[in-house]
Amino acid sequence: MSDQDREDRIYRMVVRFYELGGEDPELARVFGAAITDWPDHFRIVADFWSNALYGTGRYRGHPFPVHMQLDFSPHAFEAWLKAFTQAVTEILTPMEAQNALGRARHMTESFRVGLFPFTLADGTPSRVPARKD
Ligand code: HEM
Repeated sequence: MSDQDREDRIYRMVVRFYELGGEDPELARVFGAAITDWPDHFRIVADFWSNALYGTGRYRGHPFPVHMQLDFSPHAFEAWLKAFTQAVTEILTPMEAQNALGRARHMTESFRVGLFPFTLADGTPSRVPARKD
């Protein structure tokens, strides 16, 4: 399997992920509001996964601050992971899919803790502390 096949597969996985993610209304809203140049965005995210899976050095950005600017609810994490799980299972090799999912779960968890550091009385994650009154 050539490096080019591998990179093409990762790119196709990213495009498929956005196709599936776009079926969720909240993800569609967040993606639509923030992403203006789709091919450019696909390239950036494919480079991220190329680096995450194969250490290619293609991505040198910082995803965390990018996500801090976005407005979405905890539901978005579930929808994101569901679409991602389907995309990697359909398109990547089983080993790549397993590695990518491990990384994605870890990052989703860091985003969740960073973005929703509080928990309300009913257990809902929240960006702000519960009211005391
Ligand atoms: C609720 C979950 C998520 C939502 C709604 C979301 C949404 C977005 C959006 C809208 C952008 C484009 C931001 C912009 O260009 O202004 C973006 C960028 C990106 N996302 Fe996510 N994302 C989520 C989770 C994740 C996770 C779990 C990962 C990785 C495991 C990830 C990886 C990336 C990367 C690498 C970029 C490009 C960052 C850059 O420009 O350097 N995202 N995301």
